[in-house]
Amino acid sequence: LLPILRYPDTRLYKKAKPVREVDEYIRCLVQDMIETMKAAVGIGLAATQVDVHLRVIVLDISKEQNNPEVFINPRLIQQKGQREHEEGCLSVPGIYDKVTRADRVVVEAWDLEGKTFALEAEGLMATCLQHEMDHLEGKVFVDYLSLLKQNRIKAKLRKRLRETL
Ligand SMILES: O=C(O)C[C@@H](Cc1ccccc1)[C@H](O)SCc1ccccc1
Ligand SMILES: [Zn+2]
Repeated sequence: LLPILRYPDTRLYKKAKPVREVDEYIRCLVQDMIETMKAAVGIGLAATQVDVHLRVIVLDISKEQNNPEVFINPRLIQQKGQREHEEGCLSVPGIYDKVTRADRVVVEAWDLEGKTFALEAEGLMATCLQHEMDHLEGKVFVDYLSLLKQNRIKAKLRKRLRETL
């Protein structure tokens, strides 16, 4: 399993670089990310969160957690509508808040064979895709909340960290 960076770790704010070619390293990284996402009971994970600054996302919104999807070098082609959704983040454990994002998106990406595909998503899938693609841009969902909320979240996580030390 890969260690997941915790907010406000500055490495979460690094911009990910495109993948040149899908080689053994990328295939291995994807497997590790899928296992890490499952162990953390998340429905998505971006490489940035495991301190690998490459444009790779895995997600699995199936109930049985048995349908992982891989997006390499994802690009947002289209976005429509607006949708507010309660979001959480494996890098900000225990914090949930509402974020407004596009309701439908069309994303183009490479699969594990390096083949380009386009996917139209809506609802939770669209929310998750946008949340993960933000991670690759060095954005965390708490950045959309008010400064007051951000400070409260930092204080809460610092306090929790002190308690565990
Ligand atoms: O940390 C991550 O990027 C994974 C998130 C992805 C996600 C965020 C917001 C909305 C949907 C998915 C985790 O899966 S956090 C756990 C979770 C699952 C469903 C809804 C909210 C939070
Ligand atoms: Zn996240």
